[in-house]
Amino acid sequence: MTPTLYEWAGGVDAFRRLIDAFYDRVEGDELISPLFPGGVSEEHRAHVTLWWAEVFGGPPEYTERLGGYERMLAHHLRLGITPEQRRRFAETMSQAADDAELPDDPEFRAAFVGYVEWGTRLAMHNSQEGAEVVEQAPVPQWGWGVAPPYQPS
Ligand code: HEM
Repeated sequence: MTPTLYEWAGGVDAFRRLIDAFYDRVEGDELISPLFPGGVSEEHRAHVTLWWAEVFGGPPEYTERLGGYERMLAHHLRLGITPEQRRRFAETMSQAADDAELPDDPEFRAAFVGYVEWGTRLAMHNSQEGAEVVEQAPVPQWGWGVAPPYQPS
């Protein structure tokens, strides 16, 4: 059976490494750090790890313990994310995936950056003053798309 992206990445520990590597970079980034005055807290890192793990096929803890999509949405409203900040966020995620030594096969990385492009564009849209937003939705479930890993039978 095809593994989930969560399993392929290495489970929750791999996502925690990713998120730590990402926010360590964010804290030193002149474009994005102003959105996190005082740095990125342990709580924020832990919550965002659970979001990413759930999206990629891990346990639905962000939904069950933290409030799901509606909570994530509330955190982005009125942040006023600029296109430059969005692009930097997406580039930094790719760098963090290398830092955290996530699998670097083309199939995994294509699915990964696909989610990053999609998610950051939605976050930017939702963060604008007066934006029309989808107020309720499930946490998205991301998959391999058109290129699951080749597994000889
Ligand atoms: C794939 C795209 C993204 C995902 C999956 C994501 C995920 C999340 C989640 C789950 C939270 C809430 C954490 C909690 O429950 O405590 C959050 C908060 C936040 N996000 Fe994002 N985010 C994305 C894109 C962005 C972008 C592009 C920016 C800005 C450049 C951004 C800036 C923030 C900030 C500043 C907060 C904290 C706001 C606060 O403390 O009230 N996010 N994000």
